[in-house]
Amino acid sequence: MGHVTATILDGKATRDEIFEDLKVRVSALKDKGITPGLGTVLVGDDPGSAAYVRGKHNDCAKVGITSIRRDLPADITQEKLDATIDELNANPDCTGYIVQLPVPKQLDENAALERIDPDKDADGLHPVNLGRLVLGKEAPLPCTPRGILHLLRRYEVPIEGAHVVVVGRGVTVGRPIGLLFTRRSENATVTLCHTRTRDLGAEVRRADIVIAAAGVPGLVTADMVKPGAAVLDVGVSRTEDGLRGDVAADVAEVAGFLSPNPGGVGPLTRAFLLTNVVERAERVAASLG
Ligand SMILES: NC(=O)C1=CN([C@@H]2O[C@H](COP(=O)(O)OP(=O)(O)OC[C@H]3O[C@@H](n4cnc5c(N)ncnc54)[C@H](OP(=O)(O)O)[C@@H]3O)[C@@H](O)[C@H]2O)C=CC1
Ligand SMILES: Nc1nc(=O)c2c([nH]1)NC[C@@H]1CN(c3ccc(C(=O)N[C@@H](CCC(=O)O)C(=O)O)cc3)C=[N+]21
Ligand SMILES: [Mg+2]
Repeated sequence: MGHVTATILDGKATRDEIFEDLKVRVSALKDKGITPGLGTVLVGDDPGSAAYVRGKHNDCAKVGITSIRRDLPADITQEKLDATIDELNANPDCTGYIVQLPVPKQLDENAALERIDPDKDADGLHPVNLGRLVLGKEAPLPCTPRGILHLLRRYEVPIEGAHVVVVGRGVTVGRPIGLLFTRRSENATVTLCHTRTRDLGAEVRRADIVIAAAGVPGLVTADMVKPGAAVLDVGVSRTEDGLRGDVAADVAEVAGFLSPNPGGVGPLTRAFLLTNVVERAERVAASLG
């Protein structure tokens, strides 16, 4: 590989800073008699999904959040999944929770997401919370988009007035990051690209900030990147050579800032999942006076 010019946006170091802050806040909540709890619902035995869920519970242990695991067999019925969601909605130990995606084909993913109590939606992906984001009302924010914004601010990458090109319009990353970047608090100009985009290279070349969230290994190549641009590699693919991001290695020779994969946005996705849980616990504590 050639000469790396990009400043690396270090997701692990930034995650550690967030965890230090969360530890203090969790300990203050415990002093008031409130212990935040994160629930996970994992359906089936996909090794990748199981590893993500394990990672989330390891993170909980680091900051003092209680872990609540609901692991269900792959062949479960919708009724059983619904019953698990209802139980977590009612469970006072569970401050917030997620249903790990994807779920097996016989299950209705959107029906499951809609059944989550919007106040307990740690992913920020419930339709009510996405609606609140559109309307500019306070709500739990989607974790990966929040992680992306935090990383850019942490390294002082200019956002106001910047042209952001997002590759992907998926519900977890591309669509909500467009909503965040165009808020009056961010003021970026956003282009969302997808499989029907006529000339992806031409779009990406105009970008000051590139968010690669398609899940296609090496999709964003050095020739598509404006020298000095910030490039964030978010997409993940499982290939024969292991996990691969969406950004080709030689982009590090052209970009001004690079969020690598692994070691970039992934750890922050998990940090903001815990942040959403702590924020809800703080709201509950405030309402108790
Ligand atoms: N690192 C992290 O923390 C996280 C990473 N991820 C990863 O981010 C990626 C995006 O996830 P999600 O938001 O759920 O999106 P989806 O996986 O649901 O959708 C992928 C999007 O990428 C677009 N796309 C696919 N191929 C191309 C291509 N060749 N050119 C242009 N666009 C393309 C699709 O276009 P179309 O709509 O036309 O099909 C679609 O909009 C996934 O790889 C996921 O695993 C997700 C969450 C967290
Ligand atoms: N309801 C739901 N919410 C999600 O947020 C969600 C989901 N389902 N399904 C799958 C995707 C993918 N995703 C990742 C989270 C962390 C890393 C991560 O931490 N990655 C590390 C490497 C792995 C590790 O260190 O364990 C890194 O990038 O450095 C990656 C990917 C969340 N997703
Ligand atoms: Mg998806």
